[in-house]
Amino acid sequence: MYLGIDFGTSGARGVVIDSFGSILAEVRYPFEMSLESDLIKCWRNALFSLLEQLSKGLRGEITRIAINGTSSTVLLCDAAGNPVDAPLLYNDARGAGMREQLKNVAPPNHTVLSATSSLVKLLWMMQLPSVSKAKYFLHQADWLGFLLHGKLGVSDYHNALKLGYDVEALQYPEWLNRLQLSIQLPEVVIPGSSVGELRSDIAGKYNFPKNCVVCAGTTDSIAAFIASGASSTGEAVTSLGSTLVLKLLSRTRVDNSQYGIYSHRFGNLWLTGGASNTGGAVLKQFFSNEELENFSQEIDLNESSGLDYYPLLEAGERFPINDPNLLPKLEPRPDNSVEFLHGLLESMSRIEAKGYKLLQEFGADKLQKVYTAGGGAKNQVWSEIRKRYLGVNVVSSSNTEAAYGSALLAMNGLNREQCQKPGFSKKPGF
Ligand SMILES: Nc1ncnc2c1ncn2[C@@H]1O[C@H](COP(=O)(O)OP(=O)(O)O)[C@@H](O)[C@H]1O
Ligand SMILES: O=C(CO)[C@H](O)[C@H](O)COP(=O)(O)O
Repeated sequence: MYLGIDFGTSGARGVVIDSFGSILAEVRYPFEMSLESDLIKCWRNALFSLLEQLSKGLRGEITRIAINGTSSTVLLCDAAGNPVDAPLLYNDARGAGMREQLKNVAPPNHTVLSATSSLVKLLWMMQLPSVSKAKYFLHQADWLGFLLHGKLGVSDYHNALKLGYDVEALQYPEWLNRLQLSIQLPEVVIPGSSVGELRSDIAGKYNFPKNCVVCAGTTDSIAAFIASGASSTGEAVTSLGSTLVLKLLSRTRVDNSQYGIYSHRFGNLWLTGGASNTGGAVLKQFFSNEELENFSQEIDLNESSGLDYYPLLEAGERFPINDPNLLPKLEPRPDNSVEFLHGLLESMSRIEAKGYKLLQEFGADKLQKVYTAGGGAKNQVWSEIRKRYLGVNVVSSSNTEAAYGSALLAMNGLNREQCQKPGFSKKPGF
């Protein structure tokens, strides 16, 4: 059996599957933390709570584990793996000012030149007093994996993309080496490949098999893509979680940091896309999940809301407008909650459609179909609105949970029909 663990924005989730991909258990740990300083404690508690929530018998059958985190959520650790400061989350733009110095060394429009890239975050963190105690720079999924396998400094080429790792040459580029960073960058391996056995003390305490393997992870939106069942070029997955993340499977790589566009290597295909700061977290600011469910049902789909918002929690957008100073636009706000929600869903749908349009204009394969993942996937009214703006079919994913995708990654690695060009012969790990 295989355990997939998803660390999203609003919580962590675990899914156990058998070798047929059938779900045997699902566990959750909602994040209630209030302060950023609680992040590390929250993540550690969440990870071991998910393990504890699984039955002892089921834990005894799990042979491989994979973890996805939120992309470009990063932290500095000391030689023992203890974080030396608070992590920076995926949409933290405090490193934006480091782009000027990077422009002199990184290729034009490289994804590291985005205001929220892992590399600008690292350069910003190198200025902190705590850096003197730091030895490793890790992504969230790397550090969570370390808690289980005990190996520090190992990442995957999905999480390492925004650090500047060259996912075609499968090495750090020369221009990055020239930065002469005094911190150890993680060794980068194939997502889903074996990193090491589960620590013996953890295997003993939780009754996991002694040879249970912890794999290299991925990011939450790629795990959601794997979960969706999308497999042909032109098929896409929109993650409607706290944020709005687009992934369009393409034969062509597309990168342009001016618009927040980047491509993840997916076997020998590319997941072209971008991540917007709009999404469910903005909806959550105004509506409970129950209100979202009930008010959505009252939306009259025969009428447009006539409202044009740019829904953001605070200033700053990553894609399809890459501007750390872009202000939210949430006025005029109607007194009627259903009308307000209608305007928000239409506006987010326009942003999604603009994102896919940009990807295709820059050379990605023509959009054929959109699967949906995340908390918003259950909203059929939103799907109907999105379909009108996207102009293609919007279908439900075979599974909308990123944790299911990570479980599939643990089971199959990336050697799946999803990530091979038609006629491509299967090669071990790529
Ligand atoms: N019926 C709904 N319609 C639209 N959005 C919803 C609905 N129910 C929940 N959501 C949104 O889903 C989001 C959580 O989705 P999830 O995939 O768990 O996010 P994440 O993984 O980013 O934490 C919340 O921000 C919430 O607003
Ligand atoms: O916004 C996010 C939070 O859920 C995503 O984690 C992230 O930005 C998506 O990045 P990637 O395309 O590298 O998976």
